[in-house]
Amino acid sequence: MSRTPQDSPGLTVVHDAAELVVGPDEGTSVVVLEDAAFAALDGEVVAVGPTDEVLAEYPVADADTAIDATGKTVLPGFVDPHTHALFAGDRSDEFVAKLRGATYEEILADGGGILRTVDAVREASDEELAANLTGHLDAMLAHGTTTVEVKTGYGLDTETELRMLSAIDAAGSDHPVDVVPTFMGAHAVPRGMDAEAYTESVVSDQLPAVAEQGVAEFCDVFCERGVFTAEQSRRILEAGRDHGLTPKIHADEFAAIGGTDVAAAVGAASADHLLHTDDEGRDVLVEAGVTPVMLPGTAFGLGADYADARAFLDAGHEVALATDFNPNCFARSMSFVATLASVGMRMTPHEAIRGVTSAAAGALDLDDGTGTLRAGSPADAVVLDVPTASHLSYRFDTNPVSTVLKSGVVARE
Ligand SMILES: N=CN[C@@H](CCC(=O)O)C(=O)O
Ligand SMILES: [Zn+2]
Repeated sequence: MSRTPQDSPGLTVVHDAAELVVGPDEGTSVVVLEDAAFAALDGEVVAVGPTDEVLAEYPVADADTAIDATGKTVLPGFVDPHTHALFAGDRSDEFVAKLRGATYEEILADGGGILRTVDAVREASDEELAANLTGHLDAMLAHGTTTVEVKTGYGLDTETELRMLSAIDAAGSDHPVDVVPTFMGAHAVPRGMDAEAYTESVVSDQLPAVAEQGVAEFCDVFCERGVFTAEQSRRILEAGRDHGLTPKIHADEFAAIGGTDVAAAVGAASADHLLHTDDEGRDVLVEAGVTPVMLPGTAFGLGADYADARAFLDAGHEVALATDFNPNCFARSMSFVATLASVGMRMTPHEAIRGVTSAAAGALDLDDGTGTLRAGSPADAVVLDVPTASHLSYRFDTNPVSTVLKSGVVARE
């Protein structure tokens, strides 16, 4: 039975799972139970363990929602901590141009890429923007995502950045997926301005207006060769922090220009991409407690070398994973990200599961148990029609998700 999120979910029981992932272990992997169940009351997990023990306390007969997961695998709902999922227009022609040899940086420097999407977003109505995002949230939910971060950054002026935040708020408040909004006015330098003047306008004009609107939780910057320098990135993130926004940063995607030092200096929640991060950059992030977020879909789409996830994992540090869904990386499925993380970055399936659940929640500073299925966690869960958790990475043909629970309610089946 499916209820709307507004209803009181009562007792939810998911039982007889062949495997159930509880949450992180003491290393970089996850704790997996066999023949397991969990029970939730009003959207909060109250018991996890062997099916017979959970059902002795919370019988199926008493449940408002009961799911028989025999032969299936249950995971915490996926958390996607890095997306640019609110956009308009179509850049599939750039995909073809890249196949013919054009690079991402050349396309952006020529006024394409992000700047073309900015044109399309400025022309779109508020309703169109919110509807576009709703469609993408539907697709993400169908693939098991129950919490997603969405960035602005296709407005590049105060009015459109605020419109983007309103659209994120409108789509998110009307959808089962939890949406975490990030202000990213410093996503590119708009045509006709230089980076220094634009940095000043982000700090002096956009950020105060964003803070007054009160929707954004994080502030992000594209710290990159030809976009924003480390110094400009730091100024923007510090100003954002002064306005109550937690810093995040796009670092080392095409070149290492000091983004990891900035991340550490401003106390960023995460540093994302990290395709060109060396040992020193890695140590800087780890010592500062910045969560590394890797986006293997971006490397896959660009035909670039993958980030060095193993360097973090082998040193005992976890790695978060995200889709980076945007017009340059049309990927909404976290299970495909898990496959790319395993094949491209040699992450074990269990490390990848941690990457798309609890580690990803860490990249969003979520400390309420999101990304785990333990007593006290939100009852956000994915039932996969596969016999073991490792199949999340192993399979890359059809969507393995059979049911998605959000706060104990069936949100998708
Ligand atoms: N690299 C910067 N931003 C996005 C791409 C956005 C776009 O190309 O529209 C990213 O994280 O990959
Ligand atoms: Zn990004």
